[in-house]
Amino acid sequence: MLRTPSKQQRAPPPGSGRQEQEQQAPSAADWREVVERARRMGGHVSGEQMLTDTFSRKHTYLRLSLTERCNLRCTYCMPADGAPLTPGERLLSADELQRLASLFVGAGVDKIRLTGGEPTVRKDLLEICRSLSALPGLRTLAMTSNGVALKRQLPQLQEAGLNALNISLDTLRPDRFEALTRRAGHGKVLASIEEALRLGFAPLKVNVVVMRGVNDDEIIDFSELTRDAPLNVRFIEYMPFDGNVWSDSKMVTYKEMLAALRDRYPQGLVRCADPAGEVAKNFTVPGHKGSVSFITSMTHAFCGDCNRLRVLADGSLKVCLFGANEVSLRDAMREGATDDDLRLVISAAVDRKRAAHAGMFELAATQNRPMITIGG
Ligand SMILES: Nc1nc2c(ncn2[C@@H]2O[C@H](COP(=O)(O)OP(=O)(O)OP(=O)(O)O)[C@@H](O)[C@H]2O)c(=O)[nH]1
Ligand SMILES: C[S@@+](CC[C@H](N)C(=O)[O-])C[C@H]1O[C@@H](n2cnc3c(N)ncnc32)[C@H](O)[C@@H]1O
Ligand code: SF4
Ligand code: SF4
Repeated sequence: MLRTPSKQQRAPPPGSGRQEQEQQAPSAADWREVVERARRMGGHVSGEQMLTDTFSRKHTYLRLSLTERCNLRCTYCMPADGAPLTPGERLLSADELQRLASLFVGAGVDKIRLTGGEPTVRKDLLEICRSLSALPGLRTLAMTSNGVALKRQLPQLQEAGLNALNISLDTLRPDRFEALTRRAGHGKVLASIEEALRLGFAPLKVNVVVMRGVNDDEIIDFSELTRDAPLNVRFIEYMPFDGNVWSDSKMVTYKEMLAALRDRYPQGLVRCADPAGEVAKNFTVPGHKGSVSFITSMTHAFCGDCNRLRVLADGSLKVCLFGANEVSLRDAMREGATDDDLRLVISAAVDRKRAAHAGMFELAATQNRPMITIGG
């Protein structure tokens, strides 16, 4: 049983609603121009070429955002006055998602992560999982969820082919949860974590965004969860996105978090080897069943072996979490692009991917989207 510390003060009232309007992409290339230009240059790309950028990074991991909606309003993700919502008819349908996924997997993608917003609020999630997991060549169908509405759906999702799961939880204190997420639901998240463990999701990753003065006093409580449960608790450096009032002083660095754990565990932490494309620096505490990790996007970027691409809920292809360049695969599909055309469009976008993100201060000053419309 996962235990939580006792109640603290009550939370402020929930945040405000969101208006329905088209999300303005920071920079959206026109797909026809891209295809015409590529055709003038020869006009065909293989799957491997499509996924490989100019730094020889091969992108075999696709993050698919299923929705911009969420049943929580986390302060570090959702702007206080909401984020504009794309009208429903301009979001990718299940068929469009499947077409794109099939194209990416055909080219060599072997892992898809479903994200959002909150993927479990999408009504056709189960059917989406069933059809994605049937794609030949896809090895991992993963999902990142806040866990609020997950427990009941999880057995069926597993049957539908979901085989990797990350659950986000930033505090073990119910009152703090309400302040951080502007909603209730702490107990439901804990119940989903227990259910995921019962169903054998392994490693079950728990994402904790650490913020100074907010939850940085819970690092040890979270790491203690790994003593008896096969959890991988991942402490994440707070990242800047539009509307999330980021400041470097609120960000707790990898170095600080590691020092806190080293103080608590004088027997030492054991550093594990990182698989290619890993975003986390992984450690075990001797004697613990689980492990602890750090996602160090801000102080120790890991762009050198980046293997990720993103398709957002509105069909925009975003080649870097922090990159402004986007191209609408939805428009291309709806305006008659063939699979060959789509490959050219994707390949051109991947070729424009930069070597690394710009550094935390520049990122904080640059327009991006609110995180809720990207999906992590
Ligand atoms: N900078 C950066 N951060 C990322 C990237 N992918 C995921 N993250 C961040 O990592 C944190 C956890 O994200 P998850 O959705 O759990 O995905 P993941 O860490 O890629 O999960 P795994 O596939 O299990 O490695 C979030 O804060 C994400 O924004 C990336 O490509 N670049
Ligand atoms: C955007 S959420 C979408 C999936 C799902 N709703 C959830 O919360 O797990 C994906 C991940 O991004 C993380 N995230 C959101 N905003 C962040 C920020 N400003 N800095 C670091 N991580 C962030 C969340 O904690 C979560 O683990
Ligand atoms: S982090 Fe996830 S749960 Fe929280 S507001 Fe963003 S999308 Fe929703
Ligand atoms: S910041 Fe961009 S390039 Fe760096 S790891 Fe993340 S997605 Fe890849």
